Amino acid sequence: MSIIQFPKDMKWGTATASYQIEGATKEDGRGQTIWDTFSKTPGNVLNGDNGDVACNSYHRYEEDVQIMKELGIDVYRFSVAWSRIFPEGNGEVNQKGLDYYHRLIDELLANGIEPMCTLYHWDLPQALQDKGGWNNRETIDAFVNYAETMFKEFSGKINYWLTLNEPWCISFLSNYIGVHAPGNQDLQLATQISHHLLLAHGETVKKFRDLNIKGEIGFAPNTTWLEPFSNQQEDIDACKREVAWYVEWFMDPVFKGEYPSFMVDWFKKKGVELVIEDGDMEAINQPIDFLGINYYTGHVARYKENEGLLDWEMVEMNYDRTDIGWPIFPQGFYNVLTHITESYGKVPIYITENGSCYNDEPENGRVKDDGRINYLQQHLTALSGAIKSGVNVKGYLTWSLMDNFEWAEGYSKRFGIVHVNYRTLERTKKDSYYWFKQTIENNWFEN
Ligand SMILES: N=NNCCOCCOc1ccc(-c2cn(C[C@@H]3NC[C@@H](O)[C@H]3O)nn2)cc1
Repeated sequence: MSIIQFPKDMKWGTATASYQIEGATKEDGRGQTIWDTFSKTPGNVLNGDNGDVACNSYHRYEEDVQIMKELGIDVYRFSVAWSRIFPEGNGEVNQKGLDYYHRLIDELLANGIEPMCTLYHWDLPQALQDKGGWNNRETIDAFVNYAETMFKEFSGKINYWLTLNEPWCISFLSNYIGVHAPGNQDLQLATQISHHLLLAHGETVKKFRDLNIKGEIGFAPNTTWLEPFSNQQEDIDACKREVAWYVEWFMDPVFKGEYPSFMVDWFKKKGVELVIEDGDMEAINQPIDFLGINYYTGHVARYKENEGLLDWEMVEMNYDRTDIGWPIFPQGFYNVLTHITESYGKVPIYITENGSCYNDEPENGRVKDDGRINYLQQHLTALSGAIKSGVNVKGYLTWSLMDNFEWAEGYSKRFGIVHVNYRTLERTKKDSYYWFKQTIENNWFEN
């Protein structure tokens, strides 16, 4: 057995997102979003699930904050529904929307929990989508206007800001692979959207600096890791392309002011012509205060000509998988974190999402989710190793506080350390909640 220790100033937390937990989609002036539209289009979401009720955290936030307080977390990451603040994406501010987030944030602060606010976690106002969405550069201006409103309203209450959650999902998963809203399948469109997202991020960071807002700002790319099956250069290059699709494609422009040339060339081979206007790369290349990193899974892969977009295939290693089918691959967590540090230096990192899907149900009031505890132990052990090797990790926020709407999987996939009964909305703390509580209290755990 070994004791896995963490730095004395390590911050611990949990993460959620507006469309996944709030519900109340037609209350207090909230405008419709692309996920309201997408989830109500038959065939898009398992079992026809949608976010109309979700966990009803819009009305149950006080109970949820008490659960967090008992957990002993330092920070709670949530996202703001842009369409509660600007129902049409811009124009007149909806005061009731601001009022809700004041209630939530005041409750957090009153209970000694630091709010970490994600400005965009996928719920684009439908009115903006009707005008082209992220493919329209005017959406960038609307986002900066929304962000400026939030900065001015909550400066002093919120000290940690994230512009975008998982730009790879917003651009490629949602507009090339097409399994998330708005559900396009067009590589040119998706790649151009990725550029506009980076511009929205950079212009928002610039606005944050120009307004001299107190606090820190970053963004939260999602990551993965592919380990080459052999030391053949074609296997190494194939794995490098997949990792770069999530990591370098978004981090090189922010940290280096340019796209990774090998990926630009690869996309060009696939017919993509990225439209970059004068000044775009300088606007994206704004210094950030911290990097949010989301990691769930990875695996072993090898080159396969003309396979998918990036010419690779997975090698089946019979790793254990979670209930969503993702391989459990903690070594990928270590590898992607050290890779990021080698590429971009010791930028402060918060793990803004890491967690697992296990669909255990309550029995006699208890949820025995050993799989999730095992996943947490493996990934926190990998994280501890990365910290010891020099990765500048400032905090770890598990995904998620509670079971919630898992996008195209609906409510069938449970990621929470707290179980939610979607009929009664009753919350039940799982065994993993108590394990995480003890780990936070100790700042170590026994492996
Ligand atoms: N790479 N090629 N894929 C080809 C085939 O893809 C099919 C599906 O792909 C994906 C990829 C990634 C995800 C995903 C989900 N979460 C979890 C959420 N994170 C933010 C928070 O809201 C959580 O709910 N993170 N990532 C889903 C589906």
